[in-house]
Amino acid sequence: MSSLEEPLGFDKLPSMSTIDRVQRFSSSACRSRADDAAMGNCWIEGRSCSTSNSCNEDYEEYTREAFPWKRHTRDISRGDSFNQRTLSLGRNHRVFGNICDSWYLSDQYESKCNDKDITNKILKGIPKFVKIVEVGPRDGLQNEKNIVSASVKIELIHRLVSCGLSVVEATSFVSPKWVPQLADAKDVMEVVHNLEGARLPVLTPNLKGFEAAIAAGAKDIAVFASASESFSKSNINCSIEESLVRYRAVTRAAKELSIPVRGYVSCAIGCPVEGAIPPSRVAYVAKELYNMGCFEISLGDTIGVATPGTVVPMLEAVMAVVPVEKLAVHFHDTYGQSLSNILVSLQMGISIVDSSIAGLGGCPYAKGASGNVATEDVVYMLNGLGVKTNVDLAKLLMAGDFISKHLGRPSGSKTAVALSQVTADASKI
Ligand SMILES: CC(C)(COP(=O)([O-])OP(=O)([O-])OC[C@H]1O[C@@H](n2cnc3c(N)ncnc32)[C@H](O)[C@@H]1OP(=O)([O-])[O-])[C@@H](O)C(=O)NCCC(=O)NCCSC(=O)C[C@@](C)(O)CC(=O)[O-]
Repeated sequence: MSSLEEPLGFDKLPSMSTIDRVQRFSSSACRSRADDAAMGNCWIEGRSCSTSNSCNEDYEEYTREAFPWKRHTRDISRGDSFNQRTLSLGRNHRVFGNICDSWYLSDQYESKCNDKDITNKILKGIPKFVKIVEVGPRDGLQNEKNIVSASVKIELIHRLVSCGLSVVEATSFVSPKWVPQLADAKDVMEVVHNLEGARLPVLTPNLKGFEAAIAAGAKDIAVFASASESFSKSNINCSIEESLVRYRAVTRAAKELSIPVRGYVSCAIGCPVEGAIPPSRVAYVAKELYNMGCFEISLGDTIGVATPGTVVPMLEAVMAVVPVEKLAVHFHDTYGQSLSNILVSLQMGISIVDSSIAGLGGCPYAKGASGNVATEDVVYMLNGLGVKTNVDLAKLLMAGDFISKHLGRPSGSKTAVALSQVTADASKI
């Protein structure tokens, strides 16, 4: 049994005016790094201060602005419609450094863009190629009310691979009692494991899951730790430290079989129970995963509360201990901030982005968290920036259409909705 009776939720989120700031941010909240992650001084989200009083005030002020969503309680016991039009829009037709070619810029703005200094300043640091890690079949479908059949999942994986996505996270080998939506992991993996053209990692929470994944043909796995103690307990029923012990065993076993292991850090920005998560704690967990052999670390804003203002200090802290080229960002779009968060991450040198077809997703243990950022929207933005992805947007739209129709609801991708509207309007002419 989980140590939490209920999934973590937004349902009782207080407004900031009701937050008991003294309780939340006095003495214990302004923790030393040693308390947080065995790492000195009174710590404040990427800043330091020397006196506990000023620390409390600063922290209170900072978090009031940056984390208006945080919870103050610590009581955790309670068809083909996308044809010509989308095909032409699917091309990566802009060149990096030449954003002024963009078709939607008016003359008025073009003249300003002639100032190469401004363009370079804004786009400096953005990588020329971004690897997209598609997480729809796993993160996207793990929270669906109606269980999706294995055959639909298999079809979706095939379609996603055919879009040019080089990594498609296929499923999870977790307890079916905890995540019944993915109880068919073995059936799915046995069919797709030899699919060419993409890596198909699967989530494994322990050795049992690892062994089952390998038996089903998995050649890539992922482990998922949390930067929030409360979330770790509700999600995988153990403390952060206990999870790291488990994952060391998994990475050792994987190394013996030359299986690459990706590491996730969930709640990298916030947790619905604990509120803001200190970047130092995210950095600690990321470094532990990296040190045990994870080739890539994905930083998950599990409940979608990040803004560029909180992403920057978190990335700064993690980039100080793990090389930037080994880091991925994983945003949920609860507050509509994902694309801006991705853009600022790219500006900081991140070149791996997780996303989910049609914006599917949500975590069963983070009630109220919305879907991941939609892959279509990420590709559309990257195309606009002239960043290569090798992903075919038109095919992506069809894959999104396939799964959205199957689920019986509109796509969560704004790009998909906009482009289908364009086609529909055009057909009336
Ligand atoms: C970790 C456990 C298994 C611990 O679950 P537990 O109940 O503490 O485990 P246990 O060791 O006491 O075992 C209980 C039962 O589960 C079985 N079991 C044990 N392990 C497995 C396994 N691997 N596969 C299948 N079955 C398993 C085990 O055999 C036993 O079966 P029983 O004897 O009762 O019949 C459980 O809590 C679990 O499966 N949790 C997974 C939850 C999950 O998948 N959450 C969503 C992940 S999303 C996420 O973390 C965020 C991320 C990555 O997307 C990034 C982001 O969005 O930010």
